[in-house]
This record gives sequence, C-alpha cells and structure tokens, in this order.
Amino acid sequence: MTTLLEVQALSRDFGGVRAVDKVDFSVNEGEILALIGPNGAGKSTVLNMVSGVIPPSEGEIRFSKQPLTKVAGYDYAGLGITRTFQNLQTFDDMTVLENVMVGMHTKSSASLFSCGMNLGSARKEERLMEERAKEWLAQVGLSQLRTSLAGSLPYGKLRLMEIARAMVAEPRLLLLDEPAAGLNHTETADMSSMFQKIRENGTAILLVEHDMDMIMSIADRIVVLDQGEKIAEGTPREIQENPRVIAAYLGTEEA
Ligand SMILES: Nc1ncnc2c1ncn2[C@@H]1O[C@H](COP(=O)(O)OP(=O)(O)OP(=O)(O)O)[C@@H](O)[C@H]1O
Repeated sequence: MTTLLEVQALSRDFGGVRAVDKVDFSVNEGEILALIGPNGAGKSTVLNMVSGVIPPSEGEIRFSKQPLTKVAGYDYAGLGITRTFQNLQTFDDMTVLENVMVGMHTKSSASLFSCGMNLGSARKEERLMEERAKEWLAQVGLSQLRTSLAGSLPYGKLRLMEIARAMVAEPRLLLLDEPAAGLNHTETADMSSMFQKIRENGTAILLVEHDMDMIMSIADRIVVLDQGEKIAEGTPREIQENPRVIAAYLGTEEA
C-alpha cells in the first residue's frame, strides 16, 4: 500500500486556543479515509491545513513524500489535491458548466498571451477543458442543467456541481468538507455511490462528515478527533465499538 498523504504531529493554535494538537494520520492511494468527531473537534482546521488554506502552527504534511508545509503559495490543484468547502463556493451568475470549468484553470498550459489573443492553442485547450467538464457533469448527473445559471439550482445539485468542479482537475487526493450537509437521504446515498466510483477510478478521498450512515458505508478507515486530539483510528467496525469514541459522542447532542 502506498502512502499518498502523511500528516505528522500537526498542530494549530488560534490565539490561546489549540484547535488541533499533534495529530498524526496518513491516507493511502485509492482509499477513503474519514475524519470524524464532535462539533469543534478540529476536523475543518485539519482539512484547511492540508489544502493550504491556513498554515500549521507545528508539524509536517507530506504529499507523495514531498513536504507541503515549507512551500508558500503552493499550486495545490496542480500538485493533485483539490477540495470542496463546508459552505458552498459557487458563482451564481455563471452557468453550471462555467462553474465546473473554473476547477480546471491550473491544468491550462496556454500562455496568458495566447489566451488573450484567442490563438489556436488556447482555443483547442478551451475545447478540451469544456469536454472534460461536460464529462464530469454527466458523471454527477447534471448534464441537463449545464447551461442553467448556478444561482437557479437547488442546494443538493450545487453540492454535486462542486464535486464535478473538484474532479475536473483530475486530483490524486480529493478533500471533502461535509459534502452531505443539507442533503436528503436519497441524495446522500447517490453521493456515497459517486465517492465509491471516484475511489475505484484511483482518486483517494479524505472526508470530513457528520452523516454516520455515509461514513460507515464508504470509509475504508476512520480517524476520530475530540477537542483537537486524535482519540482513535481504525476500520468502521472498530470505531463503532471503541469506548473512547462512544464516550466522546455521548457527551454531545449528536449522540
Ligand atoms: N479562524 C478561527 N479563529 C479562531 N478559532 C477558530 C478558528 N477556526 C476554528 N476555530 C476553533 O478551533 C476549534 C476547531 O474548529 P473546527 O471548525 O476545526 O472544528 P470541526 O471539528 O470542523 O467542527 P464542526 O464539526 O462543528 O464543523 C473550535 O474550537 C473553533 O472554535
């Protein structure tokens, strides 16, 4: 099994508050790793550090053995890491297709000059990008809506659009922050099957989610955080039976 992402002694302070405290875990190629824990456990903060949104206070993050923490302004999508956000990040006045194509800008090699002059290479690349975006819209079941304005789409469809946008960059690692939030039971089940397809196609997934049905059905392994610390790691079955995990959840309203 090849390690894709490795996180070591990762910590993050906000003022005097230690939101994440010396957390270690790794994601292997082609696996779905779920990061779970009660509200405020530090899950989003970990995801934000792994995707370069905020720097760690301490610790190491390595992707394909390359340290990420030492490089400022890293091209994460170009490297092979893309993400979705807990709060939707969509462009309401753009079409669904245009929203998805935004995810491909790092894959474009046409120079700014040729894009500006609309020269042949840029046009060809634009066509290829559009084809790939259409393929991903078909994968998530949004082909019919590609010319609609994103602002007119219901919430569940926007969540799918975000996943298509993260996938057109052909990432090796997809980071998902609560993708099932606000979805109904059928939408959540459809999304779970899509994540399994994405994994089968070779993209690993690091998933932060509260929906236990989704986690238990698709995660290969689970890491549990509580108050910034890792309290458990194991298979879905091991985690369900872990007394420390049960106690952490029983202390919250999510139990
Ligand atoms: N930008 C920030 N400034 C100050 N404190 C923050 C900031 N971001 C997060 N925190 C604090 O860090 C801790 C961990 O927050 P985080 O959002 O990572 O938790 P979480 O596990 O993702 O929670 P939830 O499941 O509710 O989304 C919380 O105490 C939170 O208040």
